[in-house]
Amino acid sequence: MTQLSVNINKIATIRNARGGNVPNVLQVALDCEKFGAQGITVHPRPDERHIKFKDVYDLKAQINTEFNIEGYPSTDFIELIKSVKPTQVTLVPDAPDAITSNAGWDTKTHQSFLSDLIDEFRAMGVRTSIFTGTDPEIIEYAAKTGTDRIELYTEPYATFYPKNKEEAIAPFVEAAKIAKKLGLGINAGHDLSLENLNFFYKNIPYIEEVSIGHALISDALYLGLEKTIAAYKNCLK
Ligand SMILES: CC(=O)[C@@H](O)[C@H](O)COP(=O)(O)O
Ligand SMILES: NCC(=O)COP(=O)(O)O
Repeated sequence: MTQLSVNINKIATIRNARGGNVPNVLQVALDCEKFGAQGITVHPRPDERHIKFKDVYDLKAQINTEFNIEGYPSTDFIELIKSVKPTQVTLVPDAPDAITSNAGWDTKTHQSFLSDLIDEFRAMGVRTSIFTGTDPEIIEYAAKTGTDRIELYTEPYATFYPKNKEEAIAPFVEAAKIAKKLGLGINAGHDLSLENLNFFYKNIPYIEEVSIGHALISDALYLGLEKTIAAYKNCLK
């Protein structure tokens, strides 16, 4: 069964626009859980433009589902993970000034850096995931780091989907087959939406988790959070 983890970065973006506590990020996370989300994802960035490090501690203390923290493994990020010990850490190779995540790791070049981190996080009981593209060699090198999972970076799929969904999904199906053969768990995320999610799921039904934020929170403006979460979960069948 593919789990839905709701990325609540965008809720924090709205809150930060006024400097107060509206909307309340923690309450939204709890409501996402109440409405059926099987996990909460955050991606604290160095400038704290959306999720703040304090949010991460507050969330850890209150949420009951899977807590997935994504980010570039800077010294501050590594310390945060060690102290919070979420269910899962997803390592993303973002430059500090990246507008959003825009590529997976070059796992061949960064194999030893990643392996050391993976060892450290796994030793403290935190599940690990590495954000990757679909290149088979990159996935083979991801497996060599000892990571539990990879997260497939789905922006290229989402962008190409409206033009040709069969061609858009093909490299992801291949990548997932390779990852599965290598014993890796597979997550996916970035720009997944009500439009493209079901086709992704139907082609890779053994995907373990999707993390979705931007489109889901945008849909919630029209449908409300409860109906939106139900609609996304309905795409995972
Ligand atoms: C890792 C990833 O795919 C990102 O989509 C992410 O976590 C979203 O980050 P922003 O909300 O900062 O764009
Ligand atoms: N890992 C992807 C994620 O958490 C959310 O990405 P997006 O849906 O905001 O593009």
